[in-house]
Amino acid sequence: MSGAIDDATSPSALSDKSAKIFVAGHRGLVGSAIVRKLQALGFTNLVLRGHAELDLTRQNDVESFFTVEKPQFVILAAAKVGGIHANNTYPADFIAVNLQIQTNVIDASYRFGVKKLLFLGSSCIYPKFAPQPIPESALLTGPLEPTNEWYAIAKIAGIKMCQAYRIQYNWDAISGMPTNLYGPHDNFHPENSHVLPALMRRFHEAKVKGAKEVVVWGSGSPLREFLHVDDLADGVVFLMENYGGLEHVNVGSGKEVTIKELAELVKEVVGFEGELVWDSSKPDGTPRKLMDSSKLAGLGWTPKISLKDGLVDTYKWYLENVKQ
Ligand SMILES: NC(=O)C1=CN([C@@H]2O[C@H](COP(=O)(O)OP(=O)(O)OC[C@H]3O[C@@H](n4cnc5c(N)ncnc54)[C@H](OP(=O)(O)O)[C@@H]3O)[C@@H](O)[C@H]2O)C=CC1
Ligand SMILES: C[C@H]1O[C@H](OP(=O)(O)OP(=O)(O)OC[C@H]2O[C@@H](n3cnc4c(=O)[nH]c(N)nc43)[C@H](O)[C@@H]2O)[C@@H](O)[C@@H](O)C1=O
Repeated sequence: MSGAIDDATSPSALSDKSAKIFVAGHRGLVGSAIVRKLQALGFTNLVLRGHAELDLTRQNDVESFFTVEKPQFVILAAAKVGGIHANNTYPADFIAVNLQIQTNVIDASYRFGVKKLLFLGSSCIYPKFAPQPIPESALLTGPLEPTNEWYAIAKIAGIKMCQAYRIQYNWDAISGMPTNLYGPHDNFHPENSHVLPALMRRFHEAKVKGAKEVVVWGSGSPLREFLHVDDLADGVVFLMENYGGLEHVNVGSGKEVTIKELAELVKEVVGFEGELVWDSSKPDGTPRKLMDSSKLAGLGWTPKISLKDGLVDTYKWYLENVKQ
């Protein structure tokens, strides 16, 4: 692909601080971090709607919202999201809700004159046994990880929808693929969350109760790459300002740890002094999922927050906002 539709410099970059920006999913982990980042940069005209006010699966409601509000930019961080257990247990919700939200928002954004949209996918779009670190070009080169293929198929459809609208309409829709994220406003549900908030809560509750053991799922051997959500938000705004290409862009930290190493680190940050017990009846998921984020680095963006610092920051937030 060449010319305007694959131009790495966005023709419609965010520059005016009074630009009207709809951040969909602004109460979630990612959306709330993007709002903090935009506000810190001085953007003053954010349009925000909670799930209860605007259900993005409802096409008529989405169209009414765009008719009235006419946002100039859209960052799509609303989705049905969860960890390995939730993905494996609710496949219908993960494919249907995500297809509905993204189809409604992407299509309405184009039809109601949005200048630029950023869609968020996930590193689970890549094949289970993709080459490591995983380049953007690995998309659709092999079978997906079964525990999250329904969610991954929806996310792949979102990338393709952005590409199709760029090709057919020369419309500036881009896609960012974050790696596993964590930070303030994460979901700390005991079963349906991702590993890092799940373990933080379990270790905290065990410490408070004086328990001797904490159960951790799987074998401990899978490798995961973690990125603090404030880094992700910085990367998302960077892409909105600097990227206008056809291909999706990986957003990772470039650092991976085994789940066992992660568990030991969370245990240390929380201050739990008991033992880890591994529950091998729970799935491991993808054995390794390190993304190659050199494309984004080549554009001039790199993350700043180490896993240790990010964990300390997240536990502080947990203590102030979540614990009973
Ligand atoms: N967390 C992670 O590790 C990763 C996340 N991502 C991607 O980042 C994006 C944001 O994820 P994250 O912030 O973690 O998820 P969260 O679950 O924290 O937030 C999702 C947000 O979307 C809202 N939402 C869900 N359904 C609807 C709906 N039908 N109508 C309106 N709003 C809705 C939720 O509102 P409510 O809670 O009220 O339903 C919530 O505010 C997603 O696209 C996800 O795929 C990508 C890689 C990793
Ligand atoms: C971001 C990404 O997140 C999901 O994929 P995942 O990377 O497998 O996510 P996870 O954080 O849930 O698990 C990571 C690893 O950790 C282990 N693990 C140990 N103990 C707990 C535990 O207590 N909870 C969880 N959830 N996992 C645990 C778990 O067994 C697995 O080996 C996708 O479904 C999809 O949503 C997606 O895109």
